[in-house]
Amino acid sequence: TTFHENYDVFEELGKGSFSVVKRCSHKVTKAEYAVKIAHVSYANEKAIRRIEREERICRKLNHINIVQLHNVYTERETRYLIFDLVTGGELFEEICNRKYFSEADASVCMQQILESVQYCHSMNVVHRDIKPENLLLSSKNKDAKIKLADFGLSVEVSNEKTYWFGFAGTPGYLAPEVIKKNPYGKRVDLWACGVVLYILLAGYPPFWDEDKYKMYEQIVHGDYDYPSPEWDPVTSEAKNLIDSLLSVDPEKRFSASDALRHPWIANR
Ligand SMILES: CCCCCCCNC(=O)OC[C@@H]1O[C@H](OC)[C@H](O)[C@@H](O)[C@H]1O
Repeated sequence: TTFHENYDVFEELGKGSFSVVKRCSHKVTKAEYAVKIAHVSYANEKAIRRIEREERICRKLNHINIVQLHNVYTERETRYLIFDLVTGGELFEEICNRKYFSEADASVCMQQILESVQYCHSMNVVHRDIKPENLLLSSKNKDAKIKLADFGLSVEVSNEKTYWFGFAGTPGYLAPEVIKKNPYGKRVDLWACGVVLYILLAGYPPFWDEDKYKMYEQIVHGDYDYPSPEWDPVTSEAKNLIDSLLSVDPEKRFSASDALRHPWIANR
């Protein structure tokens, strides 16, 4: 059976570079989902490989802090990936609305992000695009769960081996080793978590310049600081965790497990 025989489709929720996400509901169960629709013209081998990789990776992931894939329909030139409907919006919007988080709220949020990253890495998956736009909230409530979404850029790695998987991610969140075109691995996700944690506590990013290449210079040199007065009230434990994630040398940088053991996360 085809996707449209089983589902009604409603408004667009988001747009990827090669896909669109729409709200849909199953005709019989009335259950609602978010369907990612990707058109692959047979000509475009790369697009087919990309969606097939995302599908393969999402199929093997099952975790409370990761958006759950429910079903897949493959039709001639279109793929339908059916995910949980997540109604709380993006963490990005939440930060904009709240300006920045208290340390207690940021810690609860970061713990869930690190749980999702630790799980992905245990399944030998590197997300490669962790940022507030891809961190969704399960509901509008204060105790909403964080859900990591969009594995469209993720890659499968073999354990701790590093490799050049290509230049992928979002400029302000790219790890130094990627910018330097060195082989990289799971630790690129922890660098991005460091950028997210800095933003949660300050409401602005650690690295920024309207000239992308000047920003890349800041990143490869680990050139960030904690400006006064906004960073003065922030505890040294919080800054210590940020420094352990924004460590230029991936070998020295915390793993997800290291970060989950850090007092600012574990002692809540
Ligand atoms: C994009 C590939 C993963 C699809 C995950 C669907 C998650 N479920 C889901 O309900 O996503 C909802 C919206 O969909 C887009 O994000 C995918 C909007 O940008 C977000 O604002 C988000 O609120």
